Amino acid sequence: MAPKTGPPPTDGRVAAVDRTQIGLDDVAMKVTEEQLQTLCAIAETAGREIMEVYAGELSAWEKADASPLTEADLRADKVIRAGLETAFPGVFILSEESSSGELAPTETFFLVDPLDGTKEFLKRNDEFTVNIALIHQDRAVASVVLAPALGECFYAATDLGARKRSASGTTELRVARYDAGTPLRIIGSRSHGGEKLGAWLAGLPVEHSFLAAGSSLKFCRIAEGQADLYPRFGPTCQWDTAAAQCVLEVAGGAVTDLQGQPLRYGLEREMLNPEFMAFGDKDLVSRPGFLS
Ligand SMILES: Nc1ncnc2c1ncn2[C@@H]1O[C@H](COP(=O)(O)O)[C@@H](OP(=O)(O)O)[C@H]1O
Ligand SMILES: [Mg+2]
Repeated sequence: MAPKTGPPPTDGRVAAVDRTQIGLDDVAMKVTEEQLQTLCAIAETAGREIMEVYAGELSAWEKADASPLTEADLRADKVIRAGLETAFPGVFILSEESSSGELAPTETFFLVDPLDGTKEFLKRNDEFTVNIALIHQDRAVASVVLAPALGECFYAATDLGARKRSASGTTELRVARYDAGTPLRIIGSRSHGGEKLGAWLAGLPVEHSFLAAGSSLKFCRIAEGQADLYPRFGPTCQWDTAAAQCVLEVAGGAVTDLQGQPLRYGLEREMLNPEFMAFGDKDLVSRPGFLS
């Protein structure tokens, strides 16, 4: 991979919007099936941009926090912003790569990670995702997580259910119940494990297996019953988790901080999430030995 030279062409920021013009309440908390499919279509447009870049020689800039930024992140960000602005005019958008203006508390907004798992993208292991979440009153109420290289699209809305679409069709997502007679299937970061995860796994009171996966796909694997638990001790930001949390919650799971409180979202909040656990079987939340 060749490093990019010079600064990124833009950080994507646009002029602050006139907040009195934002018709936030015009977007109902309950999205329609059509609106949900629109979110999927916007993610798929971004997926096509990403796959065009993926097909060529890959290179990256280094961001201020030392994380990589590629042409694909920026191209995906641009088409997602354009798509959301057309379909949901006036709704504030906060993306990893851009924002609609100054951050101030607002009831309803979009949280976007145009390319989650940029490191996986650069390693060409296909485990990267496009993430779009609609936040209303601190919670992700509708979302899409698209893995363009895998051809898998996970989407959900609180009143519509959680589904996965792939070449083999569309299925309803449902988490698995943890069966104490079998090893607990843990899923964790491929690139951001850390010593704390190793120590926590060593102290886990039950037999377990460990599977590494990149990006927000980890939540989606739990949502489809292929894993039970995702412990995250390394840093993540609000846009990394919101869309996948919605998919997992609607599929019957939970995402909590280490005190057992659900992760919440807001422009007035810290962008860095607390450490968290994503559970398939919600009974595990109160089981001794999982949360500290
Ligand atoms: N030091 C740090 N600060 C904030 N977020 C970090 C971080 N290190 C990793 N992350 C987040 O972890 C994500 C990758 O997680 P994983 O290793 O589970 O795939 C990254 O997503 P991006 O690829 O979108 O930047 C990034 O947002
Ligand atoms: Mg990310």
